[in-house]
Amino acid sequence: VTGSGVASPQQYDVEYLTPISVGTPPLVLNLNLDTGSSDLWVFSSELPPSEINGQTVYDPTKSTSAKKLEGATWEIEYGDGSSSEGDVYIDSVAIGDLTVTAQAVQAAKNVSAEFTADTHDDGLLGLAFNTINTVQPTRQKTFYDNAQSILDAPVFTADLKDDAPGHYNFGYIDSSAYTGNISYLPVDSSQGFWMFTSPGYAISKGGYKITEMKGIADTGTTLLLLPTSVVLAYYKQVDGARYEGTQGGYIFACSATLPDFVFAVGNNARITVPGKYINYAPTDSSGTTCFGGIQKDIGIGFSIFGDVALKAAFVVFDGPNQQLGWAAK
Ligand SMILES: O=C(CN1CCCCC1)Nc1ccc2c(c1)OCO2
Repeated sequence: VTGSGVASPQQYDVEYLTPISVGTPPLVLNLNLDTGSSDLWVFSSELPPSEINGQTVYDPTKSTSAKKLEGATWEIEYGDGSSSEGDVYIDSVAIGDLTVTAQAVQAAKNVSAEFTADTHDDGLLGLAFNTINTVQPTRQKTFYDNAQSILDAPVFTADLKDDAPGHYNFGYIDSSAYTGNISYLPVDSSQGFWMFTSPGYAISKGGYKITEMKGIADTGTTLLLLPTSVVLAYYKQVDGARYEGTQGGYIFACSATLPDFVFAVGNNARITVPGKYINYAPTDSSGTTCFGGIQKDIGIGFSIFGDVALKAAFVVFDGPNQQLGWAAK
């Protein structure tokens, strides 16, 4: 079996939403497929109305296939400080033609203001490793893990695009979606993430710099968060760029020319992030000053290859073989 879902960018490619069907009759929810977490949670009828602002809600009492997982609860806090919590139902979940009949669907009873404000996002579908699922007393499996036994191939791929719809595919590799070869790297899943090490980088005009960047492939994070030394080297090449504490990062004139950022995948493959992707968004309505798509990874403990980097590549996530494949496109 295989499945495919469209990944539609929200404004400024801040996140990508994919239609997923949940329950019987199928309710279509637009979820943020997040390779940086492992909970599948949805806005639900159990939320206080004040925390719902346009989202579609899952009502388990209206799904004939929903079964409450008695005694199970969950609570998650993300790196950006947002959070949600609730209880758990087992129900059917489908992405395209791929259906998992007994998927843990975590129904939200509370969500933080960031989620209430994100009116088009009906929840998250985690695609990291089961070890960081937050359901207690018994952690639950991800959609990808549950699908393993029926997938044609034990992989899923992310093909995110700049201001255009892309795809998440499950169970196959679409050879028309990338150019050249796919270079595979070993994954360190010990922290539950799709963690890999890039041996070096180059900045447009500059030469190749050997410096290990240990990071995670995280579709749920918007920006490319890198070691301070790399970020300093990058913005040294952007006239007028500066760190602005009140904005929480590097800013520059929206008219600035931004160099490409190239990161190594293994010793002889390269992914080029076009400078255009690193002019992330204006900091105010005047559109004079813009916020950088590359920022520091300070305090996280590793780098985060978020959407700014991922949309420059075709990425293969292979759990059983603990590897990540990267190709240009
Ligand atoms: O929190 C996230 C991604 N998260 C995915 C689920 C929705 C809410 C945003 N990324 C993130 C991860 C680490 C961070 C960070 C942001 O800011 C500083 O450190």
